[in-house]
Amino acid sequence: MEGYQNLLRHILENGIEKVDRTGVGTKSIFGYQMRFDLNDGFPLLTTKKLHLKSIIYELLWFLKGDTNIGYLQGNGVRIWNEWADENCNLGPIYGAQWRNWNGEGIDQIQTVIDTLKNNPDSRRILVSAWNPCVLPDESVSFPENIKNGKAALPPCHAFFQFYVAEGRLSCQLYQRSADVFLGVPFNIASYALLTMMVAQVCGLQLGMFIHTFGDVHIYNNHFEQIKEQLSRKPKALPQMHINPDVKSIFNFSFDDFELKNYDPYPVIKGEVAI
Ligand SMILES: Nc1nc(=O)c2c([nH]1)NC[C@@H]1CN(c3ccc(C(=O)N[C@@H](CCC(=O)O)C(=O)O)cc3)CN21
Ligand SMILES: O=c1ccn([C@H]2C[C@H](O)[C@@H](COP(=O)(O)O)O2)c(=O)[nH]1
Repeated sequence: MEGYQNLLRHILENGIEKVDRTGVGTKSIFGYQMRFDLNDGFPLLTTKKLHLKSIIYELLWFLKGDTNIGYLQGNGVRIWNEWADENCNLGPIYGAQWRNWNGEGIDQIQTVIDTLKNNPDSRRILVSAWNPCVLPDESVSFPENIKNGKAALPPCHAFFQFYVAEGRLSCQLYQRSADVFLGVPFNIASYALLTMMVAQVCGLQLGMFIHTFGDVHIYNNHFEQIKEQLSRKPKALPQMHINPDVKSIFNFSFDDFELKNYDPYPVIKGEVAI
């Protein structure tokens, strides 16, 4: 994961101070790309211990089309708690747009799978979580937006595309806004895992995960944590084993994933900007 260390250094050296919605303030750059060859191991940060359980359950939750945090909480995952309303809802965020675009019954994930199987050379194999119809009104609270049928937050990982060449599946994500300390390590692992799952159910080999960013930032209360991480030398990547018997993208469960040889440095805590 030297690519991640390079991104941290790049923001520290070139970032511009910027105020932001949360009031915390950031050091930010605009436009960046990282590339991970999924044959080199599973791209899970080693310079701090990541809670893979949260990453896997969040991805399974998106794939279910679920936008209520009840499922996450039932599995001990707290990462979405701050944005949900009193009924545990988040409004039509990722899962809703992936599986039921704009509430119109359009299943973008099923379409991706069908196209990869039947027309892998297509240049139209993509999913958009960005739906202008449900963007929140920034002048009202999260619960107020949810009550009005809007999403609590606009999607950050907004748009992704699949590509097949020589039997290998690659995925490129456009992330419009990226919290480099808390969000990005989750996002890399989540899309790497999604690409592996899609490859398995479509009978494809693994290619690249390409992570393209818009506003990528370090929050002002994460600098100590970033410095600590930069003092640590990345270790060898772990390997992810997926139960080969699962043949539908919607049939994976938590026990189908096994991570081997993960030997990270200790956890580094940081506050999430709300
Ligand atoms: N400021 C901000 N950063 C984010 O990364 C983020 C948001 N907001 N809002 C929506 C989602 C929620 N996501 C989150 C939220 C919290 C953690 C977090 O606290 N991570 C800790 C603990 C993880 C755990 O207990 O599972 C970490 O150390 O990684 C990570 C991703 C990603 N997103
Ligand atoms: O998957 C995610 C979700 C969110 N983030 C970060 C990026 C920003 O720091 C905040 C969202 O705030 P906006 O004002 O809507 O940009 O959450 C992330 O990195 N990854």
